[in-house]
Amino acid sequence: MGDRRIPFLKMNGLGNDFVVWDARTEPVRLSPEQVRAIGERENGIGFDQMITVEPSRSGADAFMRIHNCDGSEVDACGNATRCIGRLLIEESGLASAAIDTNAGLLIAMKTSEPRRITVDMGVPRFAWDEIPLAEEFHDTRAIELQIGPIDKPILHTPSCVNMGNPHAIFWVKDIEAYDLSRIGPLLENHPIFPQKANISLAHVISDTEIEVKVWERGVGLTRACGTAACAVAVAAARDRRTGRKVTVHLPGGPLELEWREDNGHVMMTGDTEIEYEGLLDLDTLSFEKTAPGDKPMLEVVK
Ligand SMILES: N[C@@H](CCC[C@H](N)C(=O)O)C(=O)O
Repeated sequence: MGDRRIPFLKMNGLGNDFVVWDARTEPVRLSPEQVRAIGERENGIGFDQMITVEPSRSGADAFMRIHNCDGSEVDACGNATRCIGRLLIEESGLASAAIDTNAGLLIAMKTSEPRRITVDMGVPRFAWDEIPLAEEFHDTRAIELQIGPIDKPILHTPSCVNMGNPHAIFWVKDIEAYDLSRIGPLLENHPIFPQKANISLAHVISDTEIEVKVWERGVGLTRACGTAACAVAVAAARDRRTGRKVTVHLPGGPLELEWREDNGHVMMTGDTEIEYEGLLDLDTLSFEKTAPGDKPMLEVVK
């Protein structure tokens, strides 16, 4: 029997963490059950998203496939785009990398700090059928949600944005006043969102600062969500709650966002981290850590 162990990288963007496979020369095929098992925090490697870097068919530097830890494949992940951008930039020695995704081509750019990457996340979409919503809404800045009495009146008119994936943003005075782990699943699975939605609670601190907590579709509460930060920044500027350049503060740290006036693209800048390198045994799904990442490994190798 051949060696059924495959190398992976464990990375994160502000604590939103990923297992990354390099499948550019050898394909990595895992069933949804295997993805869920590897994603388990107790017995598996543990991750929010699994990222498979594949050859690009469009001439980009690579194609990035994204799975949530519940096994579902999704089209966009902002924090992972920065992480994969960093890997491709370090590999090529160039100033930028073109990353193909199911949501379109995204460009990652190096900054003056090696771990900090800027990504052009493309243009946001606002039409009800592009978000998508189950019913026609002329204005998606405050859609009327039919929900139970408990979270009314505040949590019932989210602003909706598609950033390659669906987002609903609830403007609140205090993001800590809500139990997002309780209301997150109800809102994520609300029938108005036929493809479900990522749910953000957002509080505008000033013209340039927003505080956000995210319940991610297919994951749950995360330390950070890059596309949510983009969606919140765009929704805030669209409503003139802030200017077009803001810092979005997430539990895992800040992201710098700019919704450009000239081409409508959203630029996101933030940190990336390589946690460690490892090997996964495909038969048993056990793994070992083989090398440290950006920081020396604190844990003993399993
Ligand atoms: N963590 C991500 C978003 C990942 C996908 C999301 N859970 C979805 O289902 O759309 C990010 O940084 O954007």
